[in-house]
Amino acid sequence: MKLSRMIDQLKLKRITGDLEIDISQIEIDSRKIEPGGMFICITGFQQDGHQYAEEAIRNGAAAIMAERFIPGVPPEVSLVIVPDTRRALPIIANAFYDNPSCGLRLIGITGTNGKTTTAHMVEHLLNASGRNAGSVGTLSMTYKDIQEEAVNTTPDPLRLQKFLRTIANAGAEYAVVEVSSHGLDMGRVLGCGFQTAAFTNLAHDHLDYHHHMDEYRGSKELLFSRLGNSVDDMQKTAVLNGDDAASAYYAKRTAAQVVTYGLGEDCHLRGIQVERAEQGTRFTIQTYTGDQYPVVLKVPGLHNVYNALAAAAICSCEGLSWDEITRGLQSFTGISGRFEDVSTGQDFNITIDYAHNPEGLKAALLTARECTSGKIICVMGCRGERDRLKRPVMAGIAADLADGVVFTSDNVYSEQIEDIFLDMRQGLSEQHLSKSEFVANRQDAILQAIHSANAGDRILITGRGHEKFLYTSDGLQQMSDADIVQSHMVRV
Ligand SMILES: CC(=O)N[C@H]1[C@@H](OP(=O)(O)OP(=O)(O)OC[C@H]2O[C@@H](n3ccc(=O)[nH]c3=O)[C@H](O)[C@@H]2O)O[C@H](CO)[C@@H](O)[C@@H]1O[C@H](C)C(=O)N[C@@H](C)C(=O)N[C@H](CCC(=O)O)C(=O)O
Ligand SMILES: Nc1ncnc2c1ncn2[C@@H]1O[C@H](COP(=O)(O)OP(=O)(O)OP(=O)(O)O)[C@@H](O)[C@H]1O
Repeated sequence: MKLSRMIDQLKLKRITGDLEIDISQIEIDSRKIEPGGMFICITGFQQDGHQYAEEAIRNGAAAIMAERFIPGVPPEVSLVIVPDTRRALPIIANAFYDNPSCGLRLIGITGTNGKTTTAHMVEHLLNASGRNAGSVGTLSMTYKDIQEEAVNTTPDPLRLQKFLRTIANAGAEYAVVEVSSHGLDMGRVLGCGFQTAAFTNLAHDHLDYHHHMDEYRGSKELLFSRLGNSVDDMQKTAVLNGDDAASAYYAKRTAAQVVTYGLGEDCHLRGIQVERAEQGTRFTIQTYTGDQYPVVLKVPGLHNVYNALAAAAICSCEGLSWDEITRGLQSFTGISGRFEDVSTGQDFNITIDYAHNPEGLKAALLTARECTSGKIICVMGCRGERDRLKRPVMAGIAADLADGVVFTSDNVYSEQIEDIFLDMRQGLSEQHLSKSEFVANRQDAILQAIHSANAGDRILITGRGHEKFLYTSDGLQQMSDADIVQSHMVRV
């Protein structure tokens, strides 16, 4: 594509060099630049991409986009200077991949918890009813047999727009995209035209990045404030959790039509008669006209009733019939690492769960209590280099709701586990400490919990869910919680 066409939509720019050169690739990593590509220098959180312009040129870059003049750029390499390359990136990516959102219906899901589960429920409902849907999120980017590894929950605009183009060309009609607050704040989805945007909940997390809950709430607002701003956008819908206080805030800030879901009486789509079923949860969806649709959900926990209601509301807005919605919900069997049973046939259960913030941990422990006749032994840790404030809160929740807790390491990154333990101890009373143990090595912690289990008990291993790597202070180690269990337990 001609450079001139790619940068056409950028308002503020200064250019030196030829505007009519063909650009064969856009890239933000100098190591991946191929001859004829354009390297975009990002001022990162760890490094300044501008220092890699020289390497990109050595690798054959035909153009450089930067935030400031870069000395030594040869005349045959075009230099485009913009005020903020991170903000320019989605516009460029959208142009380069020929506006993939135009050929797809995009559904965006944000919230502290439940994005992945809800997104996969929606994808499942759409595919089960014969629509062609792909998804983008924490687990991967997937459409039929196309699968790409996820680096972030919401990928950078290059990966995102490229994937959307690939699946649009492969016949996808829908893409269900998990939209993280980081993604919104960094403009990763600026090139996406969402038809429907949904909100699950707002709870304590990511205060290392957002500093304050108001700021965190404000970043998610961007998904809704950009919906329905023109006459053409009247069909757009904001699907909001009516039982979460933040929804009123988002409802005020969107021009799209608002549909609420939840258990509360005022919700447009209500979950009523919620009760535990043998394998999951039985409940009835009541629409605003009073129609009722019973559902038996195979995934347990009240939080999953909320996720199912969100998915039902989204799919109803997308035109699925109630028959398609209830059948799809009933055939949904869950996703990797979310309250996943990894038991090996012993007389106690072992479950892994991705809960890594206070609300998620509470949801996982309450669900465990619902499904367990014996004691609950929770294995948990808190991540290094992330929101320190949640450490004592999570430790307190674990010790309040479980019968025993083995505190251990999660991804500690460059921190020392003893420092993380110190933070967690702040949330523990004497009574809590009497049922707690601290075992730094995660594998030892899991095995210790297993050895302490009796018939009917459940070991709930939280924090890492589907993740296959553990980031220790010594580097990356291949280790999944499920593998630890499977490799040490004899299947009976
Ligand atoms: C803090 C943060 O979000 N950082 C994200 C950001 O990295 P960055 O731009 O700061 O990158 P950097 O490492 O400083 O490098 C700057 C630039 O130099 C370039 N570079 C670097 C080295 C080199 O040799 N050559 C080169 O060109 C890099 O490619 C980059 O363009 O942009 C990268 C590309 O888009 C992201 O992968 C990266 O996410 C990191 C891995 C991350 O951990 N992010 C978390 C906080 C995050 O975004 N999480 C949310 C979900 C949270 C949740 O809901 O649980 C998510 O959406 O994933
Ligand atoms: N609606 C919900 N409300 C509260 N907790 C939830 C909800 N849905 C899921 N959880 C809890 O959060 C954990 C993570 O769920 P899920 O992966 O669906 O959320 P997420 O928002 O995608 O998380 P992340 O952004 O961190 O990847 C689950 O394992 C469960 O313990």
